[in-house]
Amino acid sequence: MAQNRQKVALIGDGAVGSSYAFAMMQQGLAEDFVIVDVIKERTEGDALDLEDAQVFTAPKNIYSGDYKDCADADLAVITAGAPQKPGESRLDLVNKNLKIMQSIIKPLVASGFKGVLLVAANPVDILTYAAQKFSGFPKSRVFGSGTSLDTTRLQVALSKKLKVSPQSIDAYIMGEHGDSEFAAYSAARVGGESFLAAAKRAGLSTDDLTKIEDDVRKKAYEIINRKGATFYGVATALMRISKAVLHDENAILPVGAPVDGEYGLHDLYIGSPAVINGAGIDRVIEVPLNDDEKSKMQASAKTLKETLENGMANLQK
Ligand SMILES: NC(=O)C1=CN([C@@H]2O[C@H](COP(=O)(O)OP(=O)(O)OC[C@H]3O[C@@H](n4cnc5c(N)ncnc54)[C@H](O)[C@@H]3O)[C@@H](O)[C@H]2O)C=CC1
Ligand SMILES: CC(=O)C(=O)O
Repeated sequence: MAQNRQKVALIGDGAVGSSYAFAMMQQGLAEDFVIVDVIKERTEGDALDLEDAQVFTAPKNIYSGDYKDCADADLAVITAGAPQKPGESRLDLVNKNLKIMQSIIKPLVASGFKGVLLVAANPVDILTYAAQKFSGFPKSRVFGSGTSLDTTRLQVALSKKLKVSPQSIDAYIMGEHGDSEFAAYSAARVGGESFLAAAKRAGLSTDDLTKIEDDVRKKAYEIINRKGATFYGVATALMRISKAVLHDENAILPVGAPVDGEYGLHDLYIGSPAVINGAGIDRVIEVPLNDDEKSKMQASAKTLKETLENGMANLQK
């Protein structure tokens, strides 16, 4: 096999996983792509279906496999886990998805996997922390999708108001990927200008900005209430993060990052921009927050710590 082939292992071939595989296919990313799931027929069917797409994108060896096939993967992406039902929060999934994560990490580590581990299953900040602890991998090699999807939701919402493209808006949703997340408006910028100045000129009031932040926070619920699940948004965010790893980009992206002193927080994964390259997280970027945003970050971290402690304790029972 030719050198410099890149391999991705996808663990969890449900709505999010299969959409991610399709997004990776569309971008021609990773020459080898193995799909693992407890439902073998699903991975076999998806591999057969997805290989038909390569004629119009790029040749790819896409197949249904097992944990032993993860050994030589550059990147493993975990999307296995129960999704929210209408009315459930992400944090409600913690007990069942921690068990699933434990059952995945053991054979993944046993395979000899040495790549970067990206977690998307919810509650993603808790499951990313657990994946790192269960695996014993360095924190730099394990991170989560964090607030990547929420940040795209904010960029999309603001782009409609400011009439500039979403990628031209440099603004982050930070904290928990969940109900305690917040928009770091004070540090946001548009075309080099302070976002708050641009927003004021566009006629957006403080109440308007609070409503946008709230709508972003609730968007997953709106989608789940209508179609039962969300998957295209996160799949595309995962593709973008994967590209930064596979192309060793040193890209600054919002992810679920391991904090070690940043924001005064320790021993936690939480949504923040970080520098992403082929080795995983190179460093966390500490966004300069105002006092109100600082307290939202602390509140979000408190929620995550409490859920984490309870979840880990329940796992021992
Ligand atoms: N981080 C984010 O921004 C987002 C995260 N999610 C989360 O992603 C996860 C997956 O969501 P969906 O794909 O919609 O769910 P789904 O139910 O469609 O798929 C889950 C898949 O995981 C598999 N699975 C379960 N246990 C497994 C195990 N032990 N080993 C291997 N595979 C296993 C199932 O067979 C199924 O194929 C959920 O936790 C959901 O909340 C969903 C959307 C956004
Ligand atoms: C389900 C989920 O986490 C989201 O769409 O944000």
